[in-house]
Amino acid sequence: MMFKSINPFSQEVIAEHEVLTNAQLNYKLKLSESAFKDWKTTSFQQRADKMQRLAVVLRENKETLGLLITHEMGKIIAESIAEVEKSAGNCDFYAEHAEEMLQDEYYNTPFRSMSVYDPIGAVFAIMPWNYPFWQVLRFAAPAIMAGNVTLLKHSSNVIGCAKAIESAFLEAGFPEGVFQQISIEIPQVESVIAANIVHGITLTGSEGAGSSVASLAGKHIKKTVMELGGSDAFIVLNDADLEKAAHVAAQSRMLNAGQACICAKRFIVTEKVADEFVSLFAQNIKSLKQGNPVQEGIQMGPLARLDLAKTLADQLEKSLQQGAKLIVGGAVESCNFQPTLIDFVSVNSIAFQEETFGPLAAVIRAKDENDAIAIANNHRYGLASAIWTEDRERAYKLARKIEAGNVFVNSLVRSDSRVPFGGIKKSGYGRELGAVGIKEFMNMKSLVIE
Ligand SMILES: O=CCCC(=O)O
Repeated sequence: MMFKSINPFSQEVIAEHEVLTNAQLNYKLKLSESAFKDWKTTSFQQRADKMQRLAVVLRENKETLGLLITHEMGKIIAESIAEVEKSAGNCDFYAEHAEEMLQDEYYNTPFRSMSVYDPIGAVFAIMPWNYPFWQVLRFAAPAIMAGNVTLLKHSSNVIGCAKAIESAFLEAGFPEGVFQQISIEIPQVESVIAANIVHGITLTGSEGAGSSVASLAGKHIKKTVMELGGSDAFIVLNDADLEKAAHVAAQSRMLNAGQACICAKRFIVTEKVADEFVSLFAQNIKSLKQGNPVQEGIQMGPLARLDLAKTLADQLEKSLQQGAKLIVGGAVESCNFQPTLIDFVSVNSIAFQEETFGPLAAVIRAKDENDAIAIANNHRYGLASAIWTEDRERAYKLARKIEAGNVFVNSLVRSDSRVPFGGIKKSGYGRELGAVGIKEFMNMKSLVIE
């Protein structure tokens, strides 16, 4: 059995990758076990030296690695290179800060009592194709700095990226087994979850995948962090800077060809400013240059797979049948989905109810700010949201009412190594990044000394 890497722009098969046999997988699990025995005893300084070297390796190879990302999943080359740079920055950040994040914490008791943070073993990550470097380094850099070892099951269309990341770890001097990519099929996932060395599972992916993996992890009593789907609200109030909001709205919906969990998907605009906002938003969307993602100047590439384009086209068609009005775009050819804007989307329509994973922006008109918040919260997902208003105090109060793991005011929603990231409701649980993220897969040991 082979996994195929298919260039989404040309539809050419660019590589084939063998799936591990069960015997090969067992060998890798054993390697994890032996690597952990040594790795957990290394000092923060020893780990940091290698992690900083990894950052250098990534930066030195950012053009080649960027091209690999673009060839495997279709992201425009500038975004691919930026992704490699962001991943390198994450390595530097945890190299510098892991030790202070994992300091002992003391309690006010008559005896000496504290929490200490011990590594737990292997963290098993199941990662998606949309940010094939960032999402991997986002979990791996903190986990490895904390003394854990890691196993990666990457999405089957980006195995080239998974292999390149593993090679970068080895080139940076990490011992074999500290970071391993395992090309496995879904039926093999349970044996990894069940393995004694595996004590934590982190998944970024769909709600369905999260539910299946969390069930298996529950069966084997293993902790999970789940970063699942989103249908982020982008709320525009009467006093917003409409020009800026419309510019960032287009960026937030169309970056990575609309294929990010934290892309804004539902644009909830108060009636008074809706016509003006839609007209500015439409201008921004129309100006985007779509084409071959390796060419300079192109601002949006294809979707990563044909089935994704088909699903999005169905969602668009049904939403139009349900009363939405097409303002811009709508054409689909192979994996190329034209940046599209629809208006007058109702809360019962597909574009509102389902996650739309591609360049389809849906505008929903709200009566006033309370209605806008109610519409934003009227959803199964709760990953992130943005609010646009010039009144920062009001924004703070409204942000506290939003049901989401992340809220940004007057800005693009983005992840950042320093700030915890994750969702609520069906968008998942647990946090990645920041001091909270690094502690998710640690044994927080209470230590009492009389
Ligand atoms: O797809 C979701 C992740 C995007 C990000 O972490 O910036």
